[in-house]
Amino acid sequence: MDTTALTAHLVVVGFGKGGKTVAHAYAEAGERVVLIEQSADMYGGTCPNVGCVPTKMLVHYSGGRRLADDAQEYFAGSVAGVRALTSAFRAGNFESLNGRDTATVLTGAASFVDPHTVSVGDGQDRITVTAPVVLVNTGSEPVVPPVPGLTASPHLVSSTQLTKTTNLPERLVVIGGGYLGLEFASIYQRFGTHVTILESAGRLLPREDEDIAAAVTNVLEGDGITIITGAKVTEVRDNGATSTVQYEKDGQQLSVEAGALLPATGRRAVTANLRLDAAGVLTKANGAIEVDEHLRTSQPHIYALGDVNGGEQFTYISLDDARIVLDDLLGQGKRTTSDRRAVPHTLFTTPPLATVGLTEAQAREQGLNIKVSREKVADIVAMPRAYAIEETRGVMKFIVDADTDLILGAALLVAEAQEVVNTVALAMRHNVTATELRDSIYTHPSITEGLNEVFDKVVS
Ligand SMILES: Cc1cc2nc3c(=O)[nH]c(=O)nc-3n(C[C@H](O)[C@H](O)[C@H](O)COP(=O)(O)OP(=O)(O)OC[C@H]3O[C@@H](n4cnc5c(N)ncnc54)[C@H](O)[C@@H]3O)c2cc1C
Ligand SMILES: NC(=O)c1ccc[n+]([C@@H]2O[C@H](COP(=O)([O-])OP(=O)(O)OC[C@H]3O[C@@H](n4cnc5c(N)ncnc54)[C@H](O)[C@@H]3O)[C@@H](O)[C@H]2O)c1
Repeated sequence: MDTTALTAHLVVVGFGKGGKTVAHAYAEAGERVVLIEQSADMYGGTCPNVGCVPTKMLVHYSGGRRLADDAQEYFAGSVAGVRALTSAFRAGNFESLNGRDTATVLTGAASFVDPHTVSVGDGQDRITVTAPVVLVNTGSEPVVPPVPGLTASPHLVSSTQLTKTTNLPERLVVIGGGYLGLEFASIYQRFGTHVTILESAGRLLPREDEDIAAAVTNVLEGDGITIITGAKVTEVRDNGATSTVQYEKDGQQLSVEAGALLPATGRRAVTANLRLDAAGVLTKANGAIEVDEHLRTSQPHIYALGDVNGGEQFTYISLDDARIVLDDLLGQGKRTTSDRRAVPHTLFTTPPLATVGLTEAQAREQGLNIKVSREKVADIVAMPRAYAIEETRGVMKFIVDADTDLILGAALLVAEAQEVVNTVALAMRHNVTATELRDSIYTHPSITEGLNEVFDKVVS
C-alpha cells in the first residue's frame, strides 16, 4: 500500500477556532504545521460556515423585511447573501493557512494510528502525519432526542440545513428552547414562518432568573411565536406534506403540524470516529475528551480544544482554549481554564439577551448580601438610543454586592446587548464598582449609557 508519510511539528485535527489559532501561531514561528479538516465545506469550522456567522447574518436580514416584501423571495435573497459571505470566509480561512510556507491543509476525516500519528484517506490516497504535538479540535454535533418517528421524519431539519435552505417553511416546530432553538425560532418567525417551540422544562431559559425568562418569553410571543413549555414530545408521524408532532402537557395528549422540524436539545462532542483508543486518549461518559486545566488529555502531548473537550460551547471559549494551549506549548504554562472570570454570553434573539456572572437566584442561594437594580428599556430616560432605533423592548438588570459595590452579574435584554455586556464583564474582571460604572462617561446616544441610570433603580 502506498501511504504518504508526512512529519510536522504540529498536527491539528479539525478546523475549529482554537486549532486554527494555534496552527497560525506555529506556522508564524516557522514550525511545520498540518491541519486536517474532514469537509471542504467546513474550512474555518462551525462558526463561520454553519454556526455564529450565518445565524447572525440571518438575524440581521430577518429584521430588514418590509411588509411589501414577498416572504419567500426575501428569504431566498437573504440566504444567498449568507452563502456569499460564508464562502468568502471559507476561502479566506483555507488560503490564510494553506498559503503559508510552513502550513498544509489536508481534506478528509482523520483518525489516530498511534499517539503521535494520525491518518487521512484510504488506499493510495492515504496520508499519515506524525508530530510531537497533536491537537484535537473536532467540535460538536446535534443530539437528536429518541422520539419515535423523529429520525425517520422527512421533515427533520438540522441547524445547518436551516442556514442553507432557500425554501422558507410555512410551519417550523423547534424541539428545545435553548440558545440554538430560540435563535432559529426568532429568525424564522421574523422571516414569516409560523414557529412553535416545544420545551420540556417548565419555562424557557431555566438557568436565568424568572423575570428575565419571562421578559424573553414576552418578546418572542409578541413576535407571534407559540411557546409550549413542560412539553414532552412523544411521537412524530409523517403525513406527506407535513409531520404531526405529538406531545404531552399536563397529562393531555396534544399535537402540532410541522413542515420543518428542528431538534435543538443540545450538542455533543465529535469523537466517535477518531480512534482515540489507538492514541490512549480517554473520554468522559458523554463522549467529550477528558482534559486537565491546561487542556492536556490523558496523553500530555495531545490537547483537546473547543466543544470536543466538553467545556462551554462558544467560539470565544475555543479561542481562549487556544491561548491556554499556546501558553503551555510556547509560553510559560501558567494560563489555565480556571483563570476565566466573568465570561459573557449572548442569545441572539431580537433584541438579544446578554448575560454575565451570577443571576439573582444564584446570588441569593449563595447567601450574598445583594442589591438588585432593574429597569425596563422603555423607561430608561437616559438611553434615547432605544427609541431612536425603534427597539424599546426588554429590560436591564444588575446584581451588585451590597457590601463591596462590586458587580456580581447582569442580564441585559436590549438592542446591542452583545456589545454592552463586554464593558460590564471587563468591569467585573477588573473590580470596577457599580458606582464607577454608573458615573462613567459614555458616548451618546448609545445603549451603554443606560448604565448611567439603571444602577440607581434599586428594586430589592
Ligand atoms: C447554529 C449555531 C449557532 C451558534 N452561534 C454561536 C454564536 O453566536 N456565538 C458563539 O460564540 N458560539 C455559537 N455557536 C457555538 C460555536 O459555533 C461553537 O462553540 C464553536 O464553533 C466550536 O468551535 P470548535 O473550535 O470546537 O470547533 P468547530 O468550529 O466545530 O470545528 C470542528 C471541525 O472539525 C471537523 N472535524 C470533525 N471531525 C473530524 C475528523 N475526524 N477529521 C477532520 N476534521 C474533523 C469538522 O468538520 C469541523 O469543521 C453556535 C453553534 C451553532 C451550531
Ligand atoms: N449565541 C450563541 O452563543 C449560541 C447560539 C446557538 C448555539 N450555541 C451553543 O450551542 C449549544 C447547543 O445549543 P442548544 O440550544 O441545542 O442546547 P442548549 O443546551 O442550550 O438547550 C437545549 C434546550 O432543549 C431542552 N430540551 C432538552 N431535551 C428536550 C426534549 N426532549 N424536548 C424538549 N426540550 C428539550 C432543554 O431544556 C434546553 O432548554 C448551546 O448551549 C451554546 O453553547 C451558542
